[in-house]
Amino acid sequence: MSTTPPTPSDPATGTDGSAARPEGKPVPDLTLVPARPRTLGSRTVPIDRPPVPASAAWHDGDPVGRRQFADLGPLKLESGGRLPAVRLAYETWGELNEDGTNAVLVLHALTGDSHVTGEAGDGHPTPGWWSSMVGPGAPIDTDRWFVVAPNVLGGCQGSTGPASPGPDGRPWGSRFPLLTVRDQVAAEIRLSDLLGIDAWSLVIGASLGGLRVLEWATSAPERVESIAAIATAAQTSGDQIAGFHTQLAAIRADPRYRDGDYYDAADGDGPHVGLGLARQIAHQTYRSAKELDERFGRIPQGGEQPLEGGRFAVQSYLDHHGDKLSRRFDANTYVVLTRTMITHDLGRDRGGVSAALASVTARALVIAVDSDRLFPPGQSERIAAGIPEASLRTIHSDYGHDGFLIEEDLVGAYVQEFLEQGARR
Ligand SMILES: CC(=O)SCCNC(=O)CCNC(=O)[C@H](O)C(C)(C)COP(=O)(O)OP(=O)(O)OC[C@H]1O[C@@H](n2cnc3c(N)ncnc32)[C@H](O)[C@@H]1OP(=O)(O)O
Ligand SMILES: N[C@@H](CCO)C(=O)O
Repeated sequence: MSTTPPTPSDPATGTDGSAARPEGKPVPDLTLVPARPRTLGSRTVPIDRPPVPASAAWHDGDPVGRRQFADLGPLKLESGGRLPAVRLAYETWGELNEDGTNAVLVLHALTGDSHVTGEAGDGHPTPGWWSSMVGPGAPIDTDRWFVVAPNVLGGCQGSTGPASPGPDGRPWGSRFPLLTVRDQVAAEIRLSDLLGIDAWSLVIGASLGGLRVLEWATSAPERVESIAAIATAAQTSGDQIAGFHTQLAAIRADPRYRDGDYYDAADGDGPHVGLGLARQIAHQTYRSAKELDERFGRIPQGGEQPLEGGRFAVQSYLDHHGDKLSRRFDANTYVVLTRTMITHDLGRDRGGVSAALASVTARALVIAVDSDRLFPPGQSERIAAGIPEASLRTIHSDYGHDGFLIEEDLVGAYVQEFLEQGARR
């Protein structure tokens, strides 16, 4: 039976699953360049995918690229556990001035890494995830600021994580201890000590990076002059925990997960199906319903007939993102980092969230994306209302949570404005 795709509401949308996307709406009080237009092609993801490695984690001996490494010694963890040896991979741009007053710490989200800006290759699996935010003349201008970006503790791009060698030299796997956002920041504080940075002019990050930004401002207020917390929360909600839970269940249900001990599996195969499913569940929350409706609607994927078992374009799009992540990321790291988001509560043992936010002395820029259904704007409003010296900015975008990555121009304009305000004080 032939299918005639319904006409989507966006007249620029093609019928082959490719789509021209809506423009980001301009922010009313700033003159800004709108989000760059992109036309995205359709792609058919083969059902029988070529084999992927058991883990796409970075290992000693792989190309180092721009990474540097800091060995930070043992770390006692909030859960009562202990990591006997912590290493953080990090990258830097610009130069630290003589009095050490121009340092900016950039903290990545769930599947990011230290490679904030620059090309892919030479060991870096992806191009810089905030390339137009950081660099010479960029909002975080590396001619002026010394920028440091670590790969998070528990990560898989050079920092100590579940794919790293445990005390017996074998990968940690299921033995890797439970981490919290506080542990991640404790390691980053050690990195700051090692780099000789007493106080950061700015600590900035979004999503999981934003959770760490808030933790920095609360656990080390004397070392943070200002923060930018983007698309994030002071405490993850029941709805967020529910979404994270199903992602973890998808990974654990993959028989190749082997309870986390898959690195040296005899068949060399890892839980890429489960990881891909987790990414698909997550990716829907990264984008708005409006975008998925207008961009894909009910358009069949090119060459496929849904009434004959084929996919709609949006299904193919999610398949693609799931497949792509499973080729560049480690499933155990996904589990470890997702659990840090599940347990995130800035107010734990601090008299509650309000008391924790009230203790923040840093000047704060809080940015929300109005269509974010993962970290909804109400969570940013709560942060901004609770921090004594905070300003809230809301980006109008159809791209949802991923707006913090896609709307770099809008985020950049607010960050630049915030940095300039700080310099005038
Ligand atoms: C700090 C951090 O968060 S770092 C981590 C950031 N990086 C990521 O999250 C990596 C995953 N990437 C993404 O989520 C997104 O690409 C973003 C957020 C970085 C950018 O978003 P956008 O530019 O809007 O890209 P979009 O989500 O539309 O995806 C484009 C991809 O989907 C593919 N695609 C589009 N339509 C279809 C379709 N119908 N079927 C299959 N694939 C499709 C495109 O070919 C393109 O593939 P490619 O990335 O392999 O070249
Ligand atoms: N695309 C982002 C979303 C999570 O904030 C990531 O993968 O890290």
